[in-house]
Amino acid sequence: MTLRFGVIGTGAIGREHIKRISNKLAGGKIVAVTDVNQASAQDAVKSFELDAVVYPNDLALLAADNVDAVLVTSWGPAHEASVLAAIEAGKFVFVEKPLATTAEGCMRIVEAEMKHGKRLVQVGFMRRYDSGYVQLKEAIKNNFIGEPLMIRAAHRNPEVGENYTTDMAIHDTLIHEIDVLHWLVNDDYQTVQVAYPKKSKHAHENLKDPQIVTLETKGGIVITAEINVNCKYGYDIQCEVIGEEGIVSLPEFQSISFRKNAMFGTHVLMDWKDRFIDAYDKELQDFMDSIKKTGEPNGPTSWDGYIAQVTADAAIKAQDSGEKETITLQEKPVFYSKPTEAVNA
Ligand SMILES: NC(=O)c1ccc[n+]([C@@H]2O[C@H](COP(=O)([O-])OP(=O)(O)OC[C@H]3O[C@@H](n4cnc5c(N)ncnc54)[C@H](O)[C@@H]3O)[C@@H](O)[C@H]2O)c1
Ligand SMILES: O[C@H]1[C@H](O)[C@@H](O)[C@H](O)[C@@H](O)[C@H]1O
Repeated sequence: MTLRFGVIGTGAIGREHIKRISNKLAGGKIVAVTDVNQASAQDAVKSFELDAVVYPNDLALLAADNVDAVLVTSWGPAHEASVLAAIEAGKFVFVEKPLATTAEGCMRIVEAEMKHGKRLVQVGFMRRYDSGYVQLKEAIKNNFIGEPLMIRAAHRNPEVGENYTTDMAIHDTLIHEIDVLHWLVNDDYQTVQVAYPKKSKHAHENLKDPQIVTLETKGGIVITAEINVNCKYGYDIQCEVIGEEGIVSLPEFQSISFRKNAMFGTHVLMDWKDRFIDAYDKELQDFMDSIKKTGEPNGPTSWDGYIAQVTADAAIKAQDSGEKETITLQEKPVFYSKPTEAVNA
């Protein structure tokens, strides 16, 4: 069975996913596309030689009988409406982060999905599929470093545009660490605080960059995460888990080493698209495979999207207050507690 996809949003990541579903992965086909910029949707069909219909909007696309699943790859503020409409239409949804831009919006999706009665939604938290993070999780689970005590993480982008605002450091960038780090140590967040080191001369006038976010978990683990989105030298993701018996670190992206001009070195990637390319492939392959096998997606859930958004909201509050803010989650519904496979365990 081929899963027939409609794509809502044919920008950067929408196109990446169209390419991988059409040319690389097994079991999916793009049959419909839409974008508020219709020229972009038409261009995507032409560029990737898709046998797909261009629809005027998400609702028209969702009404098409031959669409089994949608990729929601539009701008964050548009996600909630498309995801709710897809659930209403009983279609599977792969939605890029954020699930919705508010915790209330995420909860509306959670409630709609529970009302539907089975899982339809997977959130694009692809780091859970990255082999480096999977190895870290295995090591922690197998007690290789004893009890984890601290995590040091860094999320560095080479540069950002003028439209990137201080709060985006949390809800657009740190959101990946917010999701993957509590998953890594199987713990819940309790508090968050944000500090601002000396500002980088590369940050535009209204942007506070870099930032240091400190998260504490209920189990007492202290996480410090650096967000540094004008670091210039590359796209660099770091994670070190310090345990009672040792330390485990995220492997560097594999690249040749070189000896040249009196230097010994290796390359650093410049683009997020390359850094997690295998994880993007795996998350979408898993989405298709698990729907075929079990009738439901298997990866990060709407509840994971809700946890990330509540945490991001508290962190944004902490950006303004300078105080330690509390992270308060509602109780996890049984619907999202049933055991799934490794990625979600
Ligand atoms: N998982 C990741 O690592 C990752 C990486 C990049 C982007 N993202 C997320 O993916 C989403 C898209 O990011 P991008 O970089 O591709 O942005 P983009 O601006 O390149 O593309 C977004 C596209 O959506 C279209 N759009 C906006 N509102 C729409 C609507 N209501 N209906 C249909 N189309 C609409 C825009 O016209 C644009 O073509 C964002 O939520 C972003 O946070 C995730
Ligand atoms: O800061 C960027 C992250 O490093 C990427 O992984 C994407 O999520 C992108 O949307 C963010 O702007």
